[in-house]
Amino acid sequence: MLVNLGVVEVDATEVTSGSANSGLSWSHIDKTQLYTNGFIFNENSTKVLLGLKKRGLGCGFYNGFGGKVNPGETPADAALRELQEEAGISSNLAHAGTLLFTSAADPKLHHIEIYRGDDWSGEITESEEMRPEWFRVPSYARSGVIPTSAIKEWSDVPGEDGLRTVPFGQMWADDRFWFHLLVAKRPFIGRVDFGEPLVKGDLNSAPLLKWWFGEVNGKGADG
Ligand SMILES: Nc1nc2c([nH]c(=O)n2[C@H]2C[C@H](O)[C@@H](COP(=O)(O)OP(=O)(O)OP(=O)(O)O)O2)c(=O)[nH]1
Repeated sequence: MLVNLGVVEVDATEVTSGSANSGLSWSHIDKTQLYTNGFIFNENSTKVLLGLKKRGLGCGFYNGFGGKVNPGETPADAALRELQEEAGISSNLAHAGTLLFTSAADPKLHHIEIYRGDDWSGEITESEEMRPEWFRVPSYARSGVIPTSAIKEWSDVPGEDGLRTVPFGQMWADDRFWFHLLVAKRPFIGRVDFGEPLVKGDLNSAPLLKWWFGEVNGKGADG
């Protein structure tokens, strides 16, 4: 299926799409800023390392480790640098997906190349930007889009393994649409447009206006 995401056309298998207002078109894009985001898993993807963002965009959310791609860097270089800066570790990262998003508060396109690693070296260390924590990947995060019931029923109490399950209610609102593809190593692409923040100046309070995520069989960001 060929789908127009406003800035690119992709040939993908539809996984999920939606709109707060049917018929809504993608918002107009003038500028693009490239970012990375890297998620580290244990050997069989039963655990994922997330960081609590302590400042800036997405402050208060749990996320993979990442940030802006500097001039002259490839996304893969930037992903490794950010992982080192924010969590103190290195990994054999592989490209996992591409996420395009806009927000009414900041209309430039955020183009995020998402990576995953199945190993790491070095000591996982809290940084000024991120507080790392291992989370258990629940079975529902392997089978499809994260159900809203699971988000509502999420418990802050660690299980017998000492871990809490992935806190989708404290992550970017679109992550629940593609996280299962990241876990399953199925390459994906998607776009999401966020609306005006409900709390002025607080990007984290912006509602989802329109989204589309699909599985692709294409190549990663660096070829
Ligand atoms: N999982 C997920 N991550 C997102 C979304 N939107 C979004 O910007 N991110 C990521 C991309 C980046 O990794 C991070 C924002 O980057 P940042 O706040 O660290 O960027 P920054 O300008 O501080 O850059 P830097 O100083 O770290 O280079 O949030 C989203 O919808 N889902």
